[in-house]
Amino acid sequence: MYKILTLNNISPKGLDQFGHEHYEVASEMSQPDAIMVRSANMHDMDIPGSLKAVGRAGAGVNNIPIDAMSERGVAVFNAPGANANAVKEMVLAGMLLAARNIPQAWDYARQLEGDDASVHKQVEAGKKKYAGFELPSRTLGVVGLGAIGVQVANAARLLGMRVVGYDPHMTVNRAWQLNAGVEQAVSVDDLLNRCDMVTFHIPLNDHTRHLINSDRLHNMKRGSVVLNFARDEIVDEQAVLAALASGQLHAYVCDFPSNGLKGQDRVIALPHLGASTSEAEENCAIMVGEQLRDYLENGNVRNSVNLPEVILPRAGKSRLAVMNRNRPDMVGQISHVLGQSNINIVHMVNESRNGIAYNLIDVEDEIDEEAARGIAGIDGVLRVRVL
Ligand SMILES: NC(=O)c1ccc[n+]([C@@H]2O[C@H](COP(=O)([O-])OP(=O)(O)OC[C@H]3O[C@@H](n4cnc5c(N)ncnc54)[C@H](O)[C@@H]3O)[C@@H](O)[C@H]2O)c1
Ligand SMILES: O=C(O)CC[C@@H](O)C(=O)O
Repeated sequence: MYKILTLNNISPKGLDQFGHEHYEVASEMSQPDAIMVRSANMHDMDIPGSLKAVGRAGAGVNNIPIDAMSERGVAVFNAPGANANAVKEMVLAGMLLAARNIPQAWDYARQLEGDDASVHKQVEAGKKKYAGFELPSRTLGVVGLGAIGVQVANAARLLGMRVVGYDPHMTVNRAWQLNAGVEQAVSVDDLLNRCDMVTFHIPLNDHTRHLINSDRLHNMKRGSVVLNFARDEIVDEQAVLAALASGQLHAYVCDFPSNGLKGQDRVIALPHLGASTSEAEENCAIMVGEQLRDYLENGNVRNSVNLPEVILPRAGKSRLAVMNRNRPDMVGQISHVLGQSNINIVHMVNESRNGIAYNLIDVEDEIDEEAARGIAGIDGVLRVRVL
């Protein structure tokens, strides 16, 4: 029986695949084998010794202590691309809200008083304050051309915008998906110089924290729009507020409300709604649920953020899944222990990523406890599972 702890609301469509015969799923339990999480902060959480895997039903993993998980032999998975369309739609909405001053205009219209004749008069008198601009007359900068960034860039091209993109680590697959009309910037500064609206689709980490700061805001065209549906700390909030006050920025559209942003006229702050559609929630939960099941039951690794991709069809009577530090002679020591227990290897694979190696070893016989204990005792081995 595997135990799955859920830390946030996870779509039932994703949880349904954990059949009652082999799985217990609950929002409170001790000794879980796996955790399913959305945005809950796991940095201060005690990591139970029983934990083997964490599934992030979404894209960003900055709420999970990845290095600490690796040290404890815990695999971390996410759901790349599963909520990308939902975020793209929200970015398009944000661009239109800002370009046409819709929130302010809507507020104005809602507050009109008097009879209809008077309301109509106020409408015609007041509307000039809310005149906006059209998207095809502007250039959109897209920082980060991953699952979301590519979709946003392509959609903006279809809306007639000029689009400039920047991503120093863009994958070949994403490059294949990108509209050929998207122009390439050589740096964030190059991109900011060239655009009227900029949108960020990058992970939050030590390289991207406060990527938008006061110097960069000054280098943008006057009256620009910043959209941030990535993470709050990508943007230096104080710098944005100052740029709004000076007129350097026309609007800041984001998914991360705060006290500083509250009540600001040209800030549109949504309550982290980018991925909140039934479709995206289902996609994420189903994708990460499938990955967790395959990892718990077969040791296969798909879409992990701390382990290499390892998928091996099962052969032999049982399987060993070993996670270890990526050092010389680890495979030699593991096969030596198996040899001592007279266990014959049928098939095996060893892959590594960022200092961590992962092995799937299919063997002819059952693996006895002594052999498993022997492998767990090798210096550098982080986790051994017999499957
Ligand atoms: N608001 C929401 O609800 C919501 C939903 C999904 C994702 N997100 C956020 O958006 C981020 C991106 O999601 P995704 O699915 O597109 O991820 P992704 O991994 O597919 O794409 C991220 C891209 O950013 C690029 N990148 C990394 N550092 C960069 C840098 N310094 N400059 C330029 N490019 C850089 C990477 O090469 C990658 O191509 C997530 O990490 C998450 O924080 C927010
Ligand atoms: O789960 C959510 O609603 C937000 C997810 C989003 O921030 C992500 O990084 O995928």
